[in-house]
Amino acid sequence: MASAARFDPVACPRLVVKIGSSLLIEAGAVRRAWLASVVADLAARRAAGQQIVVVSSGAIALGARRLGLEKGGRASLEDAQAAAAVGQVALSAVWEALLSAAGLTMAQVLLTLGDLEDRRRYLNVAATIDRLLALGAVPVLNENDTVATTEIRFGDNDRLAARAAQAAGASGVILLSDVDGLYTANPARDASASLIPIVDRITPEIAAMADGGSGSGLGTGGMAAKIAAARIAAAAGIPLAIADGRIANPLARFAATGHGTVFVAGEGARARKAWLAGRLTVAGTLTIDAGAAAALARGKSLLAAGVTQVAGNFARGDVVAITGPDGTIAHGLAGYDAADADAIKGLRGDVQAAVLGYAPRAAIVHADHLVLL
Ligand SMILES: Nc1ncnc2c1ncn2[C@@H]1O[C@H](COP(=O)(O)OP(=O)(O)O)[C@@H](O)[C@H]1O
Ligand SMILES: N[C@@H](CCC(=O)OP(=O)(O)O)C(=O)O
Repeated sequence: MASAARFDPVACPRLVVKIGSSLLIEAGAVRRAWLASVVADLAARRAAGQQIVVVSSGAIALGARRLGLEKGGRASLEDAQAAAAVGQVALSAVWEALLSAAGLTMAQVLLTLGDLEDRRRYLNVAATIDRLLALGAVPVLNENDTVATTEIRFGDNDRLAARAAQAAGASGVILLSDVDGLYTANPARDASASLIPIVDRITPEIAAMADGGSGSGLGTGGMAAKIAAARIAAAAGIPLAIADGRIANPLARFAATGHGTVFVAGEGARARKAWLAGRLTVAGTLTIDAGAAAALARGKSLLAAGVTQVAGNFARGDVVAITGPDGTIAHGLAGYDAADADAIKGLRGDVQAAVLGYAPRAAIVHADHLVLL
């Protein structure tokens, strides 16, 4: 099959596998027999020398049942946080039992958005995952929902999986889902929708195919979150697949048939640029004129002369969004803090020193620290 040829989950040395709540949980309990079949797949991949990172949802749904919370624990943020605290223990216990029965050592890694957005913490997470894999453990990741607050949470594990894949230096991501791939429209509502095996580029038409939230009501992000994850992965040069998780041994099946949707990777961006492109939060925004936008498109640095507006309270080195007349076109590391950037906006280099009181830097965002989105 074409998709298998483009993304071979068997050949990929380091793979991230994400499992959604709707697959894992049924009537408030883990679908243990099914999960055992996934673990058998993971053990087979490990025996063949592949390193695996798991991203497992399910804490909120599991905890909600134990606490007797309505709406699967998603009625309020407080409920979700309490449910996650209770459910994560149960979730880990099941993973630990099944992985150890298969001769594998489980490592629990709970992450917040901030852990992957701050470069120093991101590098720390990367080093920890790397070490765990080198030691032969299977990292099982989830969002640390109990402490993550609305503004600083992923909310869906699809994007967490894509960001974690970057941090882990993975060469592929498989999102196991309650659907076998991306369809031209939500197949739950439109019987004539057809599966798209390969997505070369996430165009606005592709993005518009995702409809509504989670199909099952247990999950969070629905198809839109998976497309957002594919976008992050592609920018990092990592192919991402959505594959059918409703069947037993879903990884072995996907490896054998390639049935699903594969989002092929963009050109391999360098690690720093990939990290920049994948940032979900920024500390501020530089609005630029059409001339500067054209220069950026040609790979040039952003000069203060092209900046028309500075928003946010960022420090030098923070990630800022760069917005042209047609919307946000780039992310970059600010060469100045917000106050100095604001002071020199619109000014040519030769007059900046008088305003700043020190010799100006070559650019407000240097091309090496800038990535076009
Ligand atoms: N274009 C589409 N193609 C496939 N599924 C779609 C599409 N648009 C919306 N969906 C819905 O997204 C659901 C998958 O998201 P979700 O239930 O959150 O999965 P998971 O729990 O595996 O993360 C599908 O069951 C389907 O109802
Ligand atoms: N972190 C949450 C899951 C969030 C999530 O993405 O759920 P899903 O859409 O089912 O993959 C939990 O453990 O319940």
